[in-house]
Order: sequence, then C-alpha cells, then structure tokens
Amino acid sequence: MAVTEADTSAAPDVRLSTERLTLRAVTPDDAEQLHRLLNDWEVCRMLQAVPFPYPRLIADQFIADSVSQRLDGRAYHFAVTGQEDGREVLVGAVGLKLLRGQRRATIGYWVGRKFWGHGVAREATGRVLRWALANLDLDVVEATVAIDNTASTAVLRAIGFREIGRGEEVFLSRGSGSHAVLRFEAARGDLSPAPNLTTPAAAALPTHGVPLLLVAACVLIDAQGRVLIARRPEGRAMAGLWEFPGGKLEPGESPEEALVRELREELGVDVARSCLAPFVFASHTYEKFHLLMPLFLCRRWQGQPFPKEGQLIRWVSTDELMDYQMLPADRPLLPLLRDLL
Ligand SMILES: Nc1nc2c([nH]c(=O)n2[C@H]2C[C@H](O)[C@@H](COP(=O)(O)OP(=O)(O)OP(=O)(O)O)O2)c(=O)[nH]1
Ligand SMILES: [Mg+2]
Repeated sequence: MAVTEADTSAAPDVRLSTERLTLRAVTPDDAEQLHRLLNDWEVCRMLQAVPFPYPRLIADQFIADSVSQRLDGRAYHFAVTGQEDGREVLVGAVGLKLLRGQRRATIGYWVGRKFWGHGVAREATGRVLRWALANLDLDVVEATVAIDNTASTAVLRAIGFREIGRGEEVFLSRGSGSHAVLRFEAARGDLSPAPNLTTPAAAALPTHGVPLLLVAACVLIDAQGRVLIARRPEGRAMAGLWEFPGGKLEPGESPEEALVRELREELGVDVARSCLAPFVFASHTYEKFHLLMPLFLCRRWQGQPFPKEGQLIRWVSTDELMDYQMLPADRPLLPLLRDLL
C-alpha cells in the first residue's frame, strides 16, 4: 500500500479547533463573507496570488478549486471561523499546498481587517502547521512574507518558523515587478515540546551534557509475520513519525514492567512479561536527550490492538516498513528486524 495515499485519506473532512477558533474546509457558502473580507486593499496587498480589487467570481473559483484540491490531497484550504453574538462568522483563512514528491508544503494565511490584533493568525496558522506535520507526509513547511509585512513576520516567528533567507516575488495586487520577501521554514524539531524527563536514570546519568532517557519498546508480530507500528499523534514531540509501541520507564519499573503497562495504555492489549523477548537496543543522541531503548519482540498477547491515544496504527510487513518515516533512533534497527522475520 502506498504510504501517501493511505495517510491522507482521512484528511478531506478534517476539522480543527483551537481555544477560540474553528478551522474547517472552505465551502461555497463562505463565498460572500470571504469576498467581503478579502476585497480590502490592506489584506490583498500582503498576498501574492490575489488581485485588487478582488472580484466575486474569483472567490467562487477559488472555493471550487479548493474542494477538488482537498479531495485529491494537493492542498488544504481552511476557513477560519469564530463566534460573534452566537453565530459562526468567517474571520480569515489558512491554506496549505503540498509540493508533490518533496515532503514539503507551503502555507499562507490572511485575517479580515476587523479581526486584526487578536492573535487569530498565530492561533490558526500554528494549529494547521502542527496538524500538517503530524498527519501528512511532510517534513518541512515553507512560508514567504513581504518584507514590509512585520505583523506576519512576528506571527511566523512566534509559531516556530525560522528565517532562511530573502528573495523576490510578484504580488498580483501590487502590479507588475517583483517585491522583496523573507522566506521561512518550520520542521518537526521547531515545534517539539520538550520531553518530560522524569526517570531517575535521566537525572543520574547525563551524557555529553544531555540527560539519558530510558524507553522500552516492543515489536508485536502477528501470524503473517507483520509488525505493528504507530504514528506519534499531534502534540507529542516528533509527531507524525512512526514508532514501535512503548514509552518511558517510570521510577522503580523494569523495562518489561514498563512495556506491560505501556501496551495496555496505548493499545489495550495484555502481555505477560514472559512473552517479551529482548531483541536489540537503540542508542541515539537526540538534540535534548540521549535515548537508550531496549526493543523487545512479542508474538503472544491478549486482546485486539486498538489505538487508545489518538495515534494511527498499522500492521506492515518488514519490507513495507522501509517506506515509513520511523523515528531516527529506530532506523538502524529495521534491517535487523527484516533479517529476522
Ligand atoms: N515508544 C517509542 N519511543 C521511541 C521509539 N524510538 C524513539 O526514538 N523513541 C523515543 C521517542 C520519545 O522521545 C521517547 C518515548 O517517549 P514517549 O513520549 O512515547 O513516552 P511515553 O509513551 O511514556 O509517553 P508520555 O506518557 O511521556 O506522553 O522515545 C520507538 O520506537 N518507540
Ligand atoms: Mg509511547
């Protein structure tokens, strides 16, 4: 099965929410409000692909295109809405376009002028960025802003984007000729929440100035020799990458005890300690910690694995495993697993 196809299949009707906002697919019912908010020189002049004045016909065309682009996974245009006097009102939009075959996308956004100054762009764009890196086959999201757009530059920096250089772009609303822009990028590492390093080992054994983190993980193997992998959900460090089920040792736990607990918490399966066979270990320096991770094999458990923590799970052959973006520490272990199975 092609990874790209399967992973984006759940995305067309995605609906995201933040503390104050809802982000959902743009629909033809949005055309009137969208046209009214966008047909504003102060908004248009910051957008590359929008003419000014902004004709209603272009709003309708944009919405029709965004429906088909979303269905085939080329772009996700979100209407950003809020509540005003108990009604849902459009306040702006965020668009994400995938660059085919590159594991990259570009992001753009605008907010209606009367909603400026309330952190809408930051809240909405940050939400889409986190969703995209956790759920689409992407490693990097790019953004470009006009050099005179200081508000937007501040938004990008606050979300975690890094400035990577300058360039020139045409802005339709500003007429012919190119205008100076700043280019930004964000990858998973720019978003990662700091890991919660609570194990006693972490405190006791710093390595090269970073703490040592002890994690136990397990390869569940089914009767056809397929293995279970899980995609780290949004909100976790390294969200969007795949891993073997498992987690950090809690104080006083052995690796086996930690795994019995983690497999129940993450997948709802019961495993006896005697069914966990030590296989290999990972030893890998991440930016903020050094990971030491024994990897066990297990062929017998009770219950049907079920993703209890919002993760995506998948049974894959060891050949298919090579097509998945696994966590960096796991990559050297995969050929060993393939040789075994
Ligand atoms: N479970 C698991 N973790 C891995 C693998 N490879 C790898 O680098 N890690 C890293 C990612 C994380 O930094 C760390 C595991 O931490 P985690 O956040 O999943 O820990 P946990 O399940 O105890 O979750 P939490 O309660 O702290 O939220 O180990 C793997 O194959 N499986
Ligand atoms: Mg875990």
